[in-house]
Amino acid sequence: MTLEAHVRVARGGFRLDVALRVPPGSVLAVMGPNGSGKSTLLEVIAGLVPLTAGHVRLGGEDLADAATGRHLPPHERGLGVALQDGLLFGHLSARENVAFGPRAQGVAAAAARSAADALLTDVGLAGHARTRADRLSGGQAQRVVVARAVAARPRALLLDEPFGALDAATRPPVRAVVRRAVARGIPAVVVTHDLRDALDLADVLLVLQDGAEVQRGTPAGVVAAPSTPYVEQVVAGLA
Ligand SMILES: Nc1ncnc2c1ncn2[C@@H]1O[C@H](COP(=O)(O)OP(=O)(O)OP(=O)(O)O)[C@@H](O)[C@H]1O
Repeated sequence: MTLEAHVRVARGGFRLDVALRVPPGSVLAVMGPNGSGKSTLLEVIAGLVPLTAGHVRLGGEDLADAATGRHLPPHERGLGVALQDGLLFGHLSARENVAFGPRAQGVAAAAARSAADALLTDVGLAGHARTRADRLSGGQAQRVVVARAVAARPRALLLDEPFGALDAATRPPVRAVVRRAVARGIPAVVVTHDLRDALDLADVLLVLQDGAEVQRGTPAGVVAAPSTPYVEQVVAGLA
């Protein structure tokens, strides 16, 4: 199913106005300086922040539409989310956190547990399935958050800096988990500060500044022809 949105939000003095279309099985990476509106965009799609104008559609269904006042609550959107304040249940184990969504959807306990263990193995945390979430390191917790986001077979993925706390060796397997989930035919929006994530994962890279699009294209195309000093600086950082 395709994720399609025109998001307009006024948040205090900040204005965001962005349109996007993410086909099934593809990844839109979103980059931009601090405060450019990346997290706000994901929060609106997730249903955590209301639209001022515009709409969010998934597979042709309106998740939100400012014109009609429709606003499906976040838990009814069927999305897999890893947002910046997407905390784990600290008193539950890594495995229980990942199995939580599937269990809530009615998956039997044993099946949910073994699927969770497989995902935790994929993100390099086989040895931490029974560790309480509040005893995980930042990078370990972040990997559990990604595993949790994909575990419940979501209709779309929204990931805010999912690899930010990960070291260079840990990133590729976690990116691979995201890639496999997307390959099942869902759209994904991934916010990142690292152009390498976009080059590795994304079909399209959208660059925001001050709440508006300043460049959009294939990641390689953006690298080849950066349109603003910010994008030039990001591209220079690759070297
Ligand atoms: N809860 C809020 N209430 C009011 N304004 C907010 C709120 N959250 C964010 N903003 C404002 O919205 C603007 C965009 O913030 P947002 O977090 O979307 O940016 P971002 O691109 O994700 O930044 P970063 O790279 O720092 O995570 C900022 O000016 C910020 O101050």
